[in-house]
Amino acid sequence: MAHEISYWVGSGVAVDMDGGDGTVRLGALNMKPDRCFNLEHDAVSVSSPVTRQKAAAAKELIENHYKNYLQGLQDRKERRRALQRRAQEEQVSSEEEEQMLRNLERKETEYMRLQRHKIGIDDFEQLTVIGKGAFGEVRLCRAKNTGEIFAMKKLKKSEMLSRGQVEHVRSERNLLVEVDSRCIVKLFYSFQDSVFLYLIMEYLPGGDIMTLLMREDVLSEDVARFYMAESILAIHSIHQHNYIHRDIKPDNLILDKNGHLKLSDFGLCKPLDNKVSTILLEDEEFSTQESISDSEGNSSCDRAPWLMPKEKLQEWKRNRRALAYSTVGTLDYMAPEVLLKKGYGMECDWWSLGAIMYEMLIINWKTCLKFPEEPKVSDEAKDLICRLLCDVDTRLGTRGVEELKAHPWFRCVKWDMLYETEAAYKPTVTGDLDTQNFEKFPEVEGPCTIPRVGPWRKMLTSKDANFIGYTFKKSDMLKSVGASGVLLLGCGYSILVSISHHYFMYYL
Ligand SMILES: Nc1ncnc2c1ncn2[C@@H]1O[C@H](COP(=O)(O)OP(=O)(O)OP(=O)(O)O)[C@@H](O)[C@H]1O
Repeated sequence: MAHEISYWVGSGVAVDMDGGDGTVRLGALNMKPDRCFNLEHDAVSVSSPVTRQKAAAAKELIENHYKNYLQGLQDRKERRRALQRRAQEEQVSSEEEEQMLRNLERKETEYMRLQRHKIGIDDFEQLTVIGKGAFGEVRLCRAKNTGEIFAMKKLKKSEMLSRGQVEHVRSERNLLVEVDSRCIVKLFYSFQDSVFLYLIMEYLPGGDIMTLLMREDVLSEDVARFYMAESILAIHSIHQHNYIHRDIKPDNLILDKNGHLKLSDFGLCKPLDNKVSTILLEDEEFSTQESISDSEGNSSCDRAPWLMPKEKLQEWKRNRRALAYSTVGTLDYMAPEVLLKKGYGMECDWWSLGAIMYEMLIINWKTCLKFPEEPKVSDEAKDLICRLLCDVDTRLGTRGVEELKAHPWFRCVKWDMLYETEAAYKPTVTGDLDTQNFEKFPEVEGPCTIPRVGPWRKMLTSKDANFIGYTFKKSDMLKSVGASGVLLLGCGYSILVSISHHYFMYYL
């Protein structure tokens, strides 16, 4: 087969870009240093935009490969040293120490073998649908080998391609890999077959804030304050990594079993260049999120909830779940500067939070953004809503998250301890497979699976050039092994290397 381009990079790695199916392969070569050349530079000078894109993906792949490889070596050494330290502390004999080190080596080798296992859809049993979005669905799923429960987000590649969403897919995957925060939904794996892209995430059984608002109508100020505060920490954690979320809405705020909030759905998030703090909206951005028209031809832009008459508002509430997974999505929480295609920055996420706070406390009584007699809302809460739903220049948060944290409405919030304190609302969760906090979604097609054997299999499991570099496997738990001291000396000096099941589906 003709190869479109091949690169050799340092450290004896070859990148082979195949013009036929677009795959990028890496291979170790025995090479002389003088044959190496700069991947990025040469890609730019010799190739088409498609090849440049592939070269960038290949570069990322190589860099990640080596970063992980070196980190793995270092972690391995650290675990060996930790074991030796423990052996000395316990004053075991040198034969016993030798035996322990041999056991550790054996487990390390086994671990590396499992690490190399390529995760795919066949490793999971697909269960109840718990959510739908514009481009796919979210399902509960069970890892076949460990029985662990995850949430699987499945996106149809053809839809992503035809609606120009490839960049958004990449952003979501990159952010989830990059930002490791307790306020952000955890990603364990991402992979693809020829039909779908998959994200395997932690399952948050407490349901999303949209469902909570649909059930409760309004929240007490204490509960609203708690979730506003956790949302601020969550949004700030992605801003710190120079990402803007741009799609903060109640359906993207999900609760864990203890009622703590995590931010999800990063399909519209945008990395901000360090040097640029403002994005000028290009025409094609949000092209799939054109405003939706109602029966009277009013679009969702000019019918945002706080501008609707009361009856319309009730209808909006009833239809909002369907709107959430329609192809146009909802623009109700988007800041005006984003909708008006002016330049915008991170502060657009704070506007969305203002809209959510307003909804949490008031919306079912509202006809416009005035504060009614009932329900009673403190002056400080009203002040905060007004300071979020306002022009960029005067919006709280425009000059940093501390402005928000310092607002008097949050006076009693202990910011540093928030995720350690008991949540203001605790969802009822009866077990790992409990989905009572999600709406019921009818099974339309049933989980799509790939035949185990036969000519289709290869085709259906192949990757394609548009989604190069999508695969991810969370394996940083070994770092935590050294760091948190879970490398233990068990009874009789046998070695127990315990890996938190929260991080990886395979155990040593
Ligand atoms: N990790 C999770 N645990 C539990 N529920 C989840 C999880 N991820 C998503 N959900 C549920 O699935 C719904 C849809 O998820 P998500 O918003 O990520 O999908 P999407 O296809 O990107 O949607 P959108 O059209 O809003 O962009 C969420 O509102 C939530 O109810």
